[in-house]
Amino acid sequence: MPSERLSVVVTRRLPEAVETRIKELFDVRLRDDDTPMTRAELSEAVKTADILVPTVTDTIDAALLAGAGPRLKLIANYGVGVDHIDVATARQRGILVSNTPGVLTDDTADMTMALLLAVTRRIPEGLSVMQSGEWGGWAPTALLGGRVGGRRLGILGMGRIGQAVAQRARAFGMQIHYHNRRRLRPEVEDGLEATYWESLDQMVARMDVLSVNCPHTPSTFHLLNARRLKLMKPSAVLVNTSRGEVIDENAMTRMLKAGDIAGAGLDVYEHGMEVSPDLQGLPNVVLLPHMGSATQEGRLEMGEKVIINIKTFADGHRPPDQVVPGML
Ligand SMILES: NC(=O)c1ccc[n+]([C@@H]2O[C@H](COP(=O)([O-])OP(=O)(O)OC[C@H]3O[C@@H](n4cnc5c(N)ncnc54)[C@H](O)[C@@H]3O)[C@@H](O)[C@H]2O)c1
Ligand SMILES: O=C(O)[C@H](O)CO
Repeated sequence: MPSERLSVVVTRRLPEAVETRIKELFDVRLRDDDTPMTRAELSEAVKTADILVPTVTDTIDAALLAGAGPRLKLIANYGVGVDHIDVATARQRGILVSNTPGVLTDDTADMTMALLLAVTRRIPEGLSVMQSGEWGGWAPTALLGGRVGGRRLGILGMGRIGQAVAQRARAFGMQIHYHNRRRLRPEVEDGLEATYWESLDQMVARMDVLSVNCPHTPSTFHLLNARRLKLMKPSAVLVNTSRGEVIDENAMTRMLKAGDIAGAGLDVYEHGMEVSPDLQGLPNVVLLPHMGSATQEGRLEMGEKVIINIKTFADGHRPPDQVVPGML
């Protein structure tokens, strides 16, 4: 299929350089305002486009795909997580799905460390003292956090981002532990000096910090449920830069309020933008608005990946970052 004849619909505003390049290459419909498409707009898009470029804020479910037109052949997601896309239904309908792995790994791992440090060293509390103008000067007992070096970090989901977190945390002197669907190859495990836990329960019970880095899939939904969260040490900290749905957010909030977990650093939430006021009000919690991959460089490289996936498909090949059901 020659690329000039392909009609591409992009659901969100993308960085200007990415939009310019897509415009040069394809017959594209870009979004004017920086809001997610409505369901009606998305339905219209899948009816008319050859290729859809959605983001995490679009729900591409079976009902939407049921109304897709015969032309729709590729969903080239701008982002690595694809839990907002029904990949199995897309496949049944002969629609390929691609994503943007790798280019946001370091940025998301950096943000994971930023949250880990912010919670354990009480950075937001220090910031608010300075912003209040009421700092009384250095004091031996003020705002004491915990030392990061020597602590046990448990990584749930030791893929690209999990391993990048492990590399960073080692440089901070942390001890690396992990639970993953599959154990790493011995040379990779040795390189990270990481200890593998076959039992997630046992790992959760022994960690000082638990970092969630697995995708949201049917098998990871509420993987950290109330029962598992209760296994955590009361002094432990939870960090989530993956997807909110992996943790039972209500159970976590109750435990944070009760002091049964020491703190949490969260970039993602179970109900998307709806963050419970209970969570927002807690002093031992640092909340970010889903900005793990939010660097200028990363967002350009994500755009390049989307373009390569579309271009490769347009040239008659499978997109290099094709996602197939079950691979996550
Ligand atoms: N906060 C952000 O802005 C942001 C940015 C990028 C990615 N993400 C999220 O991070 C996730 C991970 O990205 P990645 O590139 O590291 O993916 P990846 O596929 O490289 O790694 C995920 C790892 O989780 C493991 N896993 C899957 N199911 C599991 C299970 N049931 N139990 C244990 N381990 C399991 C996989 O085996 C894999 O090793 C993405 O799916 C996305 O949701 C968030
Ligand atoms: O999965 C990702 O790439 C980020 O969460 C943004 O979509």
